[in-house]
Amino acid sequence: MDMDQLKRQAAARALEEVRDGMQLGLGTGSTAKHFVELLGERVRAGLKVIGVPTSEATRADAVRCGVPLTTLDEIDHLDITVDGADEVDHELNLIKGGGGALLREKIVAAASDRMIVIADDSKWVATLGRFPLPVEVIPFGLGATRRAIEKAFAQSGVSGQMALRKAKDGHVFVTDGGHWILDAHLGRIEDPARLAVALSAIPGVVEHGLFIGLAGSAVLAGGEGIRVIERRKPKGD
Ligand SMILES: O=C(CO)[C@H](O)[C@H](O)COP(=O)(O)O
Repeated sequence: MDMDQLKRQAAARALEEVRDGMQLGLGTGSTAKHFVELLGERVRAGLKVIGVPTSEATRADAVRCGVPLTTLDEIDHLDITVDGADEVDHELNLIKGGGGALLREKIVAAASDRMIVIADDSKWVATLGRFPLPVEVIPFGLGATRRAIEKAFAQSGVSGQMALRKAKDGHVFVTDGGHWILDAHLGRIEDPARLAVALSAIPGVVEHGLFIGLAGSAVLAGGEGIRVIERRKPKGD
């Protein structure tokens, strides 16, 4: 089975958790796209749900698939968010933002009663950090922000190079919020919670791709089948 089929399987398993009347956060990326497509099939068959997309790309997919949409201004909470991840560790801490949607993804996940991560099992890691950590920054004052991030890395026991993300056309990648992304090649992040706190305190950092204590479960599809891993601690811990 190829990677794309595994992603679709994980999406299909998460869809089993969706009930009539639910308000859903819709993630971004190739795995989340499978979820939106499968959800669209159910909606066309009569399921009543409403979704909040985490990116303009997902908004377009949801519209194409017939999934009704709303915003976090119109509703006060989400029942479930289903989203992909770039890495998932054994405590269900995540690196996200490979697709550049980390800011809206984190806002939506935090507004949800439950976040379900869907992924092929290559994303399951013992230690976060092999995937470059995205740090979303304001373009103004980039040099100062960059130096502050380097200091935060040193204080958090990590080191590595940062690269300003470029789009396929060679221009600087601009997020849906109009910001830039520094991808930090750290290799290993031994204490992701500590690093998350340090990065969040830096003026100029809008958000970072460490999702600590947000995911409630992970659905991982691999050659041996599907594994569902539940977080032991309550949300936010
Ligand atoms: O965080 C994300 C986008 O910002 C994605 O969820 C993450 O990059 C995983 O993507 P894919 O499912 O394509 O592997």
